[in-house]
Amino acid sequence: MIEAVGLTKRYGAKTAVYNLSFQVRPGLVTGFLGPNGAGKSTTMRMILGLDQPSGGHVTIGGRPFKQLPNAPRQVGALLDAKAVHGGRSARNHLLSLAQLSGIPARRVDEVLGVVGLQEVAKKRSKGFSLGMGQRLGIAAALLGDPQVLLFDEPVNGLDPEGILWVRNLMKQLAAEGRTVFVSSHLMSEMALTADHLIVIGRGQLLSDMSVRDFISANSADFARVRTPQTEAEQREKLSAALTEAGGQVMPEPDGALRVTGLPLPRISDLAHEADVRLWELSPHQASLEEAYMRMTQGAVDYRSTADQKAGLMQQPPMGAMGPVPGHEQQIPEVPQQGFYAPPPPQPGQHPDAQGTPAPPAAAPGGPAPAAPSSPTAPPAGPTTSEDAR
Ligand SMILES: Nc1ncnc2c1ncn2[C@@H]1O[C@H](COP(=O)(O)OP(=O)(O)OP(=O)(O)O)[C@@H](O)[C@H]1O
Repeated sequence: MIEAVGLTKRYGAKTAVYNLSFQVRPGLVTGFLGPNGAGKSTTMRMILGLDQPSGGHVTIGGRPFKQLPNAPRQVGALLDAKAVHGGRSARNHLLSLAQLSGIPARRVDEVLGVVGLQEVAKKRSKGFSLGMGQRLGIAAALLGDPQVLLFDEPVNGLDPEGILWVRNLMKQLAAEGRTVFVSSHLMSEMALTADHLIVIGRGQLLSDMSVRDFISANSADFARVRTPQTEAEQREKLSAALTEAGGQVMPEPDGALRVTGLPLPRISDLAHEADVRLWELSPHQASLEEAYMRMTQGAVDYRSTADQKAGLMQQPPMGAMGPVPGHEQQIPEVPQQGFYAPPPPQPGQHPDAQGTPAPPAAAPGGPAPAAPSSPTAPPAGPTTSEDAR
């Protein structure tokens, strides 16, 4: 198990990770999500002892990475697929890693087969495509058959078949009882791959829950309601009536209203009672990607000016929420400008209940045992020190 407690990393005035606490349990694929610059790579580097936390700590099997006996043989990682000596062949690259950790050469050929690079094993890696480089990085992570695996954006550059392969590989590794922690900025991919999701934005925890809970909390139905565009007061009148009846009303960029918490016939009746004409009343379902974008909207560092025109920046709804309760501390260097739109209430659930981290499940502690029959691998991430970044 990987456990972070109050993990914080500052680079001068920049707070990359702030007071992050979470657990990554064995036997599951845990997706680590966040927009660009959210702090995913920094967190992974701290887990692997490549960056020193400014505060808090992170352990693997109860110990910091650097204090693990045979650490490189218990934990495998893909952090940066480009961190390879381009002049070496794929096989020689893996052989040199294997030799450093006392891993037999036959394991190199095994992992080359697992990642599908056996045909190009003798080719120099500098001629590799992005996808081939990713496969080589994954091979390096798997080299020692480690119990704990970290993958930073493993599907980068892979074609659809490669993405499916990675998805199945992650699931298989978790099914074997390993701890699999995989970062991505794609919710759609993680929803298919992961069992559990940890979402961060601007270095802070936004959500920590199972994929199932995330789906049931976020892919709820909503209604789109449109009143005549020329009559703004009709829209206001309807919005007030719907809110008073317990609905949550959010204006959409094109002038429609997104309504949750009220069934369509009730919306129709309320509009009739308020003497408001409707031009549209249609049922919709929010996608997970949308829910994720709403959740991380205020934590996006880089955004195209076209996003605003395309309606990708929504107005904050009433009752907007911040980070997960208990994690809402202010970071002086990184002001929180964002909001976190709550999904519509579920039957029998208080609307504020979502976004609350799932209670920690009972999970086995103790150091992750190395696989009995196979040697374990060193992390295959970048070896640069934090000073070099
Ligand atoms: N060595 C460094 N010095 C200064 N700032 C840094 C350093 N490393 C990371 N940062 C900053 O910390 C923040 C988090 O970066 P990090 O790479 O961890 O994010 P990320 O979630 O992995 O992003 P991406 O998805 O783009 O890879 C960013 O604002 C980044 O610019």
